[in-house]
Amino acid sequence: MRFDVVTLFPAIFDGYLTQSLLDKAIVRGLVEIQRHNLRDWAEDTPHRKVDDRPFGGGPGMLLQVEPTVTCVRDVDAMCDVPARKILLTPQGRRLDQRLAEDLATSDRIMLMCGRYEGFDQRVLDILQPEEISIGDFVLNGGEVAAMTIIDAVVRLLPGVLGDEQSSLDDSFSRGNRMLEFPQYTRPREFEGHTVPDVLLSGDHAAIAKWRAEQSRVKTIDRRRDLLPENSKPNHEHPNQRS
Ligand SMILES: N#Cc1c(-c2ccc3ccn(Cc4ccc(CN5CCOCC5)cc4)c3c2)n[nH]c1N
Repeated sequence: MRFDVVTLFPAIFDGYLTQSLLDKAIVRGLVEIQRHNLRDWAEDTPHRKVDDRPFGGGPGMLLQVEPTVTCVRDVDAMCDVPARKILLTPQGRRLDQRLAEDLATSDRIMLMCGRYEGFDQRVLDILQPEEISIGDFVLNGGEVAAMTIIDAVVRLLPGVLGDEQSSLDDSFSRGNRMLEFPQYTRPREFEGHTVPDVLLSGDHAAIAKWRAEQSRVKTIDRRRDLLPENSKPNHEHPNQRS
């Protein structure tokens, strides 16, 4: 899979791209991530200006339509595979595991990271991107959200995680809507805190039963909304593919 990230701050991704799981996936050719600095498409040199004040007044600045649309079209054309265009925005469809799994089926994804107060509306009208939000809080730009999407999607790609099963067992994965049971590793005791005996019993049926009960109790306590009887569909965004 190829990701193309359009951003004013490509350097933000430097440390992220060298983290082990992603770095290994890139080295193994499972993932490719290309960054594109929107300022390289600025008409206004030498200031490389790509933002301006909103018509009608209001706070902050907006990213202008001309450099953005030109950039996205040029980036899309850099590779034969057309990119699935995703625009990060607080107003987007909320990212969840189901959407991450859908994104993981794409061969190429372009992540459009805005800054300031976002993009001129005509960017959305012309390019018709899917609009995605990572949650009901306001970030300072789309880059953290882009990294979140890359992180959630890459771990779902075949061959990325050592044990294929581990992503399948994730909470929220593939319809699994229960929180995870408590996990323990060595030592068996620390400051008087011990490991539940059942986990040391070797009785796999009893362990599975205990884990299922622990998941159920934790889910009831913290996330009743995840229980099958309470689940509601995550309404798709108007620009969201079906
Ligand atoms: N994904 C994602 C995001 C983002 C996100 C994504 C992309 C950009 C580009 C710019 N910004 C900053 C910004 C600040 C203020 C405003 C104004 N509005 C805010 C909401 O109330 C109304 C008024 C807009 C944009 C971004 C934020 N935030 N939260 C998510 N889950």
